[in-house]
Amino acid sequence: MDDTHLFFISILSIFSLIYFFKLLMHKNGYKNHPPSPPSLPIIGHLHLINGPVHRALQHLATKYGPIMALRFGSRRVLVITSSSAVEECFTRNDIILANRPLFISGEYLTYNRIALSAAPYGQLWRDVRRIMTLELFSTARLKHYTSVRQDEVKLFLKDLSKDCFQDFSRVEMRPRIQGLTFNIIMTIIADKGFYGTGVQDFKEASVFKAIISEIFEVTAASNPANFIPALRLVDFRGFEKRLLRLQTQSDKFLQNLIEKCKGRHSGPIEKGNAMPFIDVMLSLQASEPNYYTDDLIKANIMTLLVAGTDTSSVTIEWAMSLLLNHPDVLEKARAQIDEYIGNERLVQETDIPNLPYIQCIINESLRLFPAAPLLVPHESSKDCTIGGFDVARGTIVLVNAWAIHRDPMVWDKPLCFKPERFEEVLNDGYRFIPFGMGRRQCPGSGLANRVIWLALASLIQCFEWDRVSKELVGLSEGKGLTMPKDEPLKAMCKTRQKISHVLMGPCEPFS
Ligand code: HEM
Repeated sequence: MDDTHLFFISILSIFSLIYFFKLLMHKNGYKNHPPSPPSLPIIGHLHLINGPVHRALQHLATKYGPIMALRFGSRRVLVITSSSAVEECFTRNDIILANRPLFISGEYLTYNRIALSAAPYGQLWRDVRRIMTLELFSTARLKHYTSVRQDEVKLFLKDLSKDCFQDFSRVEMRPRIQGLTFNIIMTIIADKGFYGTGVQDFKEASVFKAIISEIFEVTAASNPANFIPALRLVDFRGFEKRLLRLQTQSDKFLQNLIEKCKGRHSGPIEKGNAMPFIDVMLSLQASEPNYYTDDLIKANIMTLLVAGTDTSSVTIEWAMSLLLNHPDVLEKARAQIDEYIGNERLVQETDIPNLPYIQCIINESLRLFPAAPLLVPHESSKDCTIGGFDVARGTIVLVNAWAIHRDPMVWDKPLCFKPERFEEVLNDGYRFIPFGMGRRQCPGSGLANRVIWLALASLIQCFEWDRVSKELVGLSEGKGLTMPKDEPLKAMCKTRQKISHVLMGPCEPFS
């Protein structure tokens, strides 16, 4: 045995001793523990997590109950799999659970936790959340950016139509849908002119898209060093090297974007004037440079791009896949669109209240395939109780939304795709939680719903659809943070002739 081996064995032993000591202290202090499977030394329950995490946790919950304690290496984890426990988490315990755990990827990609999604619950989180809510997600701002969404959707439809104007053609949907959601968010953040017009800018945007995809890949792959700190010393599987490269690359793109926007605007924000998000942040920087630093701006642009693009695009892809497998649902939606709109104009967001079946399809897709199956991890900032069980400070709380959405105790025939279930105006409260609940719930849900609604309604209105073979479209989930489809969606698509004259018209803001 050489010196290096001896060194690592000593380190592991020290960590194990510290861990067991802590566990002993902890067990004495907290009497009413949630049920927990038998665990192994050092790794705890990590060996029980094989395949998609939400599935493994659902399986364990059937045996150990809807409030289950696990240990991932040195970290305590609580898994919630019932709507009543969710309610308790995000009402009575909402503030206590409003923290986020720190993972290694967060150190690199959230500029040390100054991004909204990773920030601890406190003043900085409140300030950034307020700015985002006011400047991006308020009803007034959502309305202001309607034309951005509608123009981008029209470009997307035209581009698709070029490939299937006369006859059915086989089309790859994933890159197109990803491009659509990326363009919408990027335009709202920075103005399209700043990244998408020149060839060079376009290249940079494509490189950045690739970086985001890789970030999803790295953060989705579980890094055991998050739970067994000794593994950090050897950079297990080169995770940190990869994270460092991604950090450097994305920082370069984001800094470049900020530099281009600087000078375009300075001074205080004029009330009622909607500016791209970067300009808002830069004008705040002009008055408080030490608080609204470049890093804070970059961290939050990154958050918006990571949280706001793939989540929406995977949902559109799942919804289209479900519609291809259920042509009766697709026909019903199309008949409603045709009846209400006719053939002389395209659907637009103002039609949302009059075409509620499309929203039912979206809800049903999000129920079966939530883009964040375990929400985003929470962490308790104090000791608390959930369902009568003691939960210690510093426990990671995972809410298995995917399993709750499929719970036969609260959903009738939960595995069936039945958009009609959302037609009855029920209080879906804590059993339908694709956007989370409480203080940390998704601030972008209004924007996401609009983008998904418009894209889906337009695809149904403007094209005939068929599967590429007689077989149903596969619905297994692949690897990735946002639970993408395993197989990227391919479909047979043909422009509907009766709407083609509107589709091919000039690409101007919809009336
Ligand atoms: C289908 C689309 C989307 C889904 C399913 C989704 C889902 C979620 C979920 C489950 C959370 C965590 C809630 C929790 O902690 O309990 C979250 C947080 C967040 N989402 Fe979304 N999201 C979507 C779209 C968007 C969009 C379009 C944006 C912005 C452009 C966005 C921005 C954020 C941000 C910034 C957070 C962090 C909030 C915080 O920690 O305070 N999301 N989202």
